[in-house]
Amino acid sequence: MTTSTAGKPTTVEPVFSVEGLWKVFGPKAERIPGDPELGALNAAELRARTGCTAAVRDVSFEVGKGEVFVVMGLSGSGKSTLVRCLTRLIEPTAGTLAIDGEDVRAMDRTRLRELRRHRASMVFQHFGLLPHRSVLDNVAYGLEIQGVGKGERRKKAQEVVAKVGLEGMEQRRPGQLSGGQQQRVGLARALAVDPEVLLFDEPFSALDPLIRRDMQEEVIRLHREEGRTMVFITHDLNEALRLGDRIALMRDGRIVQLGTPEEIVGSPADDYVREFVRDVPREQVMTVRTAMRPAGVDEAGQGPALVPEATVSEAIEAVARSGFPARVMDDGRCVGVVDHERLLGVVAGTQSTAAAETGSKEVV
Ligand SMILES: Nc1ncnc2c1ncn2[C@@H]1O[C@H](COP(=O)(O)OP(=O)(O)OP(=O)(O)O)[C@@H](O)[C@H]1O
Repeated sequence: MTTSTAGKPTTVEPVFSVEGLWKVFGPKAERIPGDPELGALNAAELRARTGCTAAVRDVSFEVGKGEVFVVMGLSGSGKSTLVRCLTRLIEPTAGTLAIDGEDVRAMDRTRLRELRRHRASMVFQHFGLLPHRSVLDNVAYGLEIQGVGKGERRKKAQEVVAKVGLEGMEQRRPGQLSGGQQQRVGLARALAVDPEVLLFDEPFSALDPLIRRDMQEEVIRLHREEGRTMVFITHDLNEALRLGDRIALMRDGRIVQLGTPEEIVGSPADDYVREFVRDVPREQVMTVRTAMRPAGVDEAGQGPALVPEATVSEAIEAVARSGFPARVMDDGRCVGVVDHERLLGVVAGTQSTAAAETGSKEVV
């Protein structure tokens, strides 16, 4: 798979490969994906004509190994249905779906159970904790289901409890914990089985803003330390921008844009996305790699040096401090320059981005 994270094309093995996926709820749902006329109707028309809801419509994407892939959209856009289809907690109506090249739709019950218990663990919004069990036993629960012996699962649970910052609380019951701590238990339980992929279904939306931010930091830290693949559902744009390597923005069951935060904010695919990202402080998301222009002959040797991943906001500070345009340095080479005009253009939203200019944006 080729992505353009931070503008740099990289080739990554896909964990999930999804092609032409549909989930339709309602009577005779199977006829809808194959019928272009019905498939083209909007949600209200489709419901009126057929009594069906197309929660996921002809969606295709890949999740790369080690990637944080965010599925974002307003309530009812199909996020939960899509992510539940990945492990067939909800049965897809049509399309192909593979994990590490293995056909998920062809899996029998045993293989599916294996997939959900070992390979793709889900962290839910409502924690799903067992109220009469201690923190440690809740964390060990997934291992217990796997048939891991008591000594080993306690040892592993203890390790993961420490990893998510709950040391000293092992013997408490979930009811004796705050919302944020309960969510950490949920996270620890998912981590304990050492899955290849963590699936998060709006895990932090019930938490108050400060604790939510704490948990986001926790996810970023865990990802940095372990590089585990994550699929993260949220309806919160700021959360998506903070966490996502790439974001799939959904509307009415379709992915309207799939790209890096910078691509989504810098080159919205249509008016819907543009409206969605309108209030985002662009300078905090856009990097100098996309804002720069070629260096003039006498510019390559002076001015502050920035890495290509530096944000426009950092560049503004550097340029203001030095009074010179900043040089964008990659491997010791000046690859471009950002001056006042370019930087202000990004802030004002009038600066087209490299993503738009080179067409590297990935739109589905
Ligand atoms: N079991 C079901 N039967 C019928 N319709 C369903 C079912 N589950 C979901 N839907 C419909 O499918 C659409 C997508 O729902 P889904 O829960 O996937 O959206 P979402 O983006 O996750 O929303 P939220 O953010 O509110 O959780 C909605 O119109 C919803 O009403």
